[in-house]
Amino acid sequence: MESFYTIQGEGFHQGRAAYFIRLGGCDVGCFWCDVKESWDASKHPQMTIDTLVQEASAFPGRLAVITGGEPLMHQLDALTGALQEAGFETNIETSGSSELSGSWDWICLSPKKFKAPLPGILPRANELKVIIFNKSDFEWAEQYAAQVSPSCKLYLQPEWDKSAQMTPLIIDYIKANPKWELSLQVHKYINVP
Ligand SMILES: C[S@@+](CC[C@H](N)C(=O)[O-])C[C@H]1O[C@@H](n2cnc3c(N)ncnc32)[C@H](O)[C@@H]1O
Ligand SMILES: Nc1nc2[nH]cc(C(=O)O)c2c(=O)[nH]1
Ligand code: SF4
Ligand SMILES: [Mg+2]
Repeated sequence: MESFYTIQGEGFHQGRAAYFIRLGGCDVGCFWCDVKESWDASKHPQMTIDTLVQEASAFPGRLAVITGGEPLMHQLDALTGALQEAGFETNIETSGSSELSGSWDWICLSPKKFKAPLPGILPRANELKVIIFNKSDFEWAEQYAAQVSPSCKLYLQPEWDKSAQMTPLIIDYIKANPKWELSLQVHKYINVP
């Protein structure tokens, strides 16, 4: 759909320069999704892996973040192999709802109620990032925290339009349950892509 060089705004790698590759297509349908224009893959141009890697290599950063849409709707072995071959760290942002493919340095799993993650990705996640839209999402987040590996980082991120209401609840929750950390969509505060 698009690619851009920016600062990773969320999660463990927040603050790092990163080249984002946003792949078209999503079959999950979160009603609060902040990139609904990504859902229909046919509305976006196809690009070759060579071109994507070449464009990414024009910038000095060597962190690539594959997102979407739901990137795992695509078979990602060739793209991630080519990126790693060119010296990139490969990170993914995914709901985990389609089969895992690709060679990853870091997997950020953000599970969704609308299409659950497949079980295979849970032990592979380096980071679990749960979006908090309402109070019941804390209990739901714990169900996933119980299924990831002991070393998996745990983040709670407010849904953007509910952040005024949810961020104070998230802060209280993290103070009481310090295994969790806060993830904010910093790029939206600093107005970068
Ligand atoms: C747009 S999604 C694309 C990748 C993948 N489909 C997924 O959901 O993980 C990228 C990240 O943004 C988060 N996100 C999407 N809409 C959001 C919103 N309105 N507020 C907060 N986070 C949001 C997702 O949970 C995910 O962690
Ligand atoms: N700066 C920036 N950081 C991000 N982290 C995850 C994003 C995504 O949409 O996957 C994202 C994004 O869209 N922009
Ligand atoms: S899974 Fe990701 S891209 Fe798909 S609707 Fe949900 S937030 Fe948007
Ligand atoms: Mg985003």
